[in-house]
Amino acid sequence: MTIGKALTIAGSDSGGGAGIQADLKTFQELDVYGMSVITAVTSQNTLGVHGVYPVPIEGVISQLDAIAEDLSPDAVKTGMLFNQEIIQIVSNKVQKHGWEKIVVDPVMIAKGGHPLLEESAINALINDLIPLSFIVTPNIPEAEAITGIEIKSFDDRKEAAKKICQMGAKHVIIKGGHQPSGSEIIDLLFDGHDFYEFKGNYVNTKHTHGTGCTFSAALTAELAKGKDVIEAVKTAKEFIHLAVENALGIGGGHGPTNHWAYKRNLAASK
Ligand SMILES: Nc1ncnc2c1ncn2[C@@H]1O[C@H](COP(=O)(O)OP(=O)(O)O)[C@@H](O)[C@H]1O
Ligand SMILES: Cc1ncc(COP(=O)(O)OP(=O)(O)O)c(N)n1
Repeated sequence: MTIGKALTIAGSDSGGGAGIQADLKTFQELDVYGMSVITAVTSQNTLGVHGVYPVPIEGVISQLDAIAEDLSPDAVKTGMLFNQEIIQIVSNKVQKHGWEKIVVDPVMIAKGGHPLLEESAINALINDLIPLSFIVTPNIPEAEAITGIEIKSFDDRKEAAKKICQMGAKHVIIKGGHQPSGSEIIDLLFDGHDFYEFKGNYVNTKHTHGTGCTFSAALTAELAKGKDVIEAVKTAKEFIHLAVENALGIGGGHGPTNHWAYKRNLAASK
């Protein structure tokens, strides 16, 4: 049996709803073998981020090299990279090891407002990492920070998507969670030529901690299995929709999504 292998390069969320933990849970549920390079440890729960502790750069390099030596990933996602030095090392290693299918989730700020990327690192993200990406998955504030375009309308989103592809990304999907369109959330994919809309009902809940991580991890898992980008986005959208709709109600703040829901739903429909 051949099994897809997916690597996440991201921060640890002690609360288990976002970051490395969300990614590995998602990989497991989508039947790919999950691996991780931890860039920073966060003390975090559903109420917010209490502390950020970056891993020393030698530790990041050593994890990347250990994976490369023995376990070539079929797809790689980046999440919280925290600073310019880590972004540059990750970009160098991605090139050196010839890793393709790079999903860049440009994590910048946690839901509660805590920064997860130093402001001085945004240029490194744009100049070093985005040009290597197969797909970039910003939410609306991240797309604004990357492009300098204020996004108020769908046309603004399209303009921002074009600009991110001009930076070298093969695809970009600007997620719509921060700007529901009536009763729907539309995620907008651009492949450099055409736009595609992925629609889902807006779920009225405060339990959305880790939605971005979970969505991009699902996308990475599907790419690791060899799915094309449209199929991969479709599955990722379905996965996150069910995870939000069936949220666990854990914790006193923004609770985690339900990483079991997609597979349980699939099993129930058979
Ligand atoms: N309340 C919600 N109901 C349904 N889907 C949601 C909801 N919030 C976010 N999503 C989905 O979760 C994913 C992440 O969305 P978004 O909130 O835009 O990004 P982030 O979590 O990175 O801030 C997207 O696919 C979006 O459609
Ligand atoms: C360690 C870590 N990485 C990323 C995030 C941000 O996750 P995201 O999926 O964008 O969700 P919210 O912050 O909006 O819940 C994080 N919080 N921690």
